Amino acid sequence: MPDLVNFERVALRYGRGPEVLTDATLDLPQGSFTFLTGPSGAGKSTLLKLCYLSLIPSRGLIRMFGRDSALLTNPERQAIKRRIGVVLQDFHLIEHLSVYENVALPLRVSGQSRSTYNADVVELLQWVGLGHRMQALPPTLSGGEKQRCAIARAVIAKPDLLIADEPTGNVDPVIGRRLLRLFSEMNRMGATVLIATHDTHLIDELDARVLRIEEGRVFKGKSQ
Ligand SMILES: Nc1ncnc2c1ncn2[C@@H]1O[C@H](COP(=O)(O)OP(=O)(O)OP(=O)(O)O)[C@@H](O)[C@H]1O
Repeated sequence: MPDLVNFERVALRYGRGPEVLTDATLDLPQGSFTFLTGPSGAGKSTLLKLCYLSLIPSRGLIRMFGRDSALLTNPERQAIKRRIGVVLQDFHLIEHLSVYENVALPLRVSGQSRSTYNADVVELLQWVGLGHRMQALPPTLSGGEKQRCAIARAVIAKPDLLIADEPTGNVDPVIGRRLLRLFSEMNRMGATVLIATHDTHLIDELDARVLRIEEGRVFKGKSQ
């Protein structure tokens, strides 16, 4: 399978700070499921941000969907971003929209009408255990409920690439396994999945690739 994401010797520094990534090489074959681990502060979130085109590398080459990311025009960049579902640590929910509206947003933005997506949104919200919170506003949700809402929003439009940063950090192990099943199901349907996590139990649940970041580089496996 061709790589959906490919990093060649990528470096990233924030402002004038030290290089967080110094020489990161990464490949995400189409249809793969990869966990990304590594110590706190190693650069996992930073690498994910590069993968969803929220940061530009200081050095090196990033290919996304077969294209050199540095050569993308703005519309091309936006088109690629629409193919990526992202779950962030701080959720980024829109506070004045209900849970239902937050999850439906990617479909609404892509021009679909409520009558075409309503059943899918309701089914997914029930599946992630938010069926009773559909009309709630994000500030009234618990951390775990916000996380499940963010995950539902990331997967509703069936993205080609699904990127999640500590997606089970705020939920109990039972819900965590359920969410992992959702990611597996997305992967089975063709999505390429990249999940950053500290949670070794989560990693042990699946027979998936494991990469780790250490000293600015990406290595195979959980530890040396
Ligand atoms: N916006 C920023 N500006 C400056 N430095 C940053 C910024 N974001 C992250 N860093 C620094 O980059 C390094 C890597 O951070 P990053 O969040 O990528 O690590 P991480 O592996 O995801 O950590 P954690 O597991 O704790 O979430 C840290 O030293 C952090 O302080």
